[in-house]
Amino acid sequence: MKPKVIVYKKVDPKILEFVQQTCEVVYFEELDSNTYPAFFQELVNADGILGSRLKVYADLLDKAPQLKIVSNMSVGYDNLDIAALTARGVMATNTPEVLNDTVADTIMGLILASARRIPELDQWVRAGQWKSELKEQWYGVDVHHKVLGIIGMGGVGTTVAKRAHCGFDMEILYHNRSRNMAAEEKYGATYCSMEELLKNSDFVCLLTPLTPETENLIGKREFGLMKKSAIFINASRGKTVDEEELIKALQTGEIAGAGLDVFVQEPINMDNPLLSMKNVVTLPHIGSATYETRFQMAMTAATNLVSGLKGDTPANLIK
Ligand SMILES: NC(=O)C1=CN([C@@H]2O[C@H](COP(=O)(O)OP(=O)(O)OC[C@H]3O[C@@H](n4cnc5c(N)ncnc54)[C@H](OP(=O)(O)O)[C@@H]3O)[C@@H](O)[C@H]2O)C=CC1
Ligand SMILES: O=CC(=O)O
Repeated sequence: MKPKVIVYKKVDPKILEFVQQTCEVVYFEELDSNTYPAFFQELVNADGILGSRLKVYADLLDKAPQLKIVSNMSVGYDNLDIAALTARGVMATNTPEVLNDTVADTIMGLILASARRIPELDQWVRAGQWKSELKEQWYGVDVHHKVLGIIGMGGVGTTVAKRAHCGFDMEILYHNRSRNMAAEEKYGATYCSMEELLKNSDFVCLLTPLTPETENLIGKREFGLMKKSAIFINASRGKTVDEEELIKALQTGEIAGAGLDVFVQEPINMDNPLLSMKNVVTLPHIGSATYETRFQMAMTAATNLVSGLKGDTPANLIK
């Protein structure tokens, strides 16, 4: 008998066909109040699940006694309680590497859009304000030859460093718990303390996973250490930053601007003060959202799922 899996995210039909070769598939394009009851019914005898962002904690695992593998279609896995999964012998996998280039492109987009005020000027042109020669008040700041500080120099961080160093002649500072020799050798990145990075960077880019150690990693003290001209970029997770302190730092001019792909509350509340700030560029958590990369992520997640259910060790097993 084929193992039963639940795919709870919209994926290309080719991904479903691939999984159906070895598994019986129950498919939900998305989970919402309409689909949750059926999802939980199916979960009772599911061997695997594939999707992203569903919180898989002990309470959900109690409802899934047969579960053998949780295949996350994202590189971040802060939605999974790895200790609870391990205690029950359930494998967990993610999708690293395949999204590095696309996410790095998004981050360069945020850096350029914030520094050169692209969304703000786009609105200005559309509003019919372009009536004479551009005045100094609309100038931006350069990106090239500036200092980029990357906190979390892993797969995505290194790919950002490549673009920034090779394409924009930027000087790269980085902070991790351990050294990344490849980034140092290939992109001239300099390892430094968090404090040194914050004091010396023109752009501070946060790219750590969300863990108990990184929750609110950047707060009042850290914004206080940044240059007043610094632009803060966050594409990790909303909760790695104390969002209240970010708002204050932007309101008081402690920092100059921000480019944000992630927020504490997603989708963002419309009364979030960040949405009314002209010096903030916002995106709806679209770091990896291109057709090509989402297909590759889905295929990686499907391959992990099938391989785990066949009794092999999945390529991206989270240890
Ligand atoms: N906005 C989006 O759409 C996307 C968001 N992401 C987010 O970005 C994160 C990073 O992705 P990726 O680069 O692939 O992951 P990696 O695991 O390759 O890199 C994470 C880096 O963070 C560092 N790190 C971890 N903990 C700490 C800490 N406490 N202090 C300082 N550095 C730390 C690690 O180094 P070390 O272990 O040496 O400390 C590592 O270099 C994901 O977990 C996800 O949350 C990723 C893709 C898309
Ligand atoms: O946020 C996206 C991810 O892949 O992690």
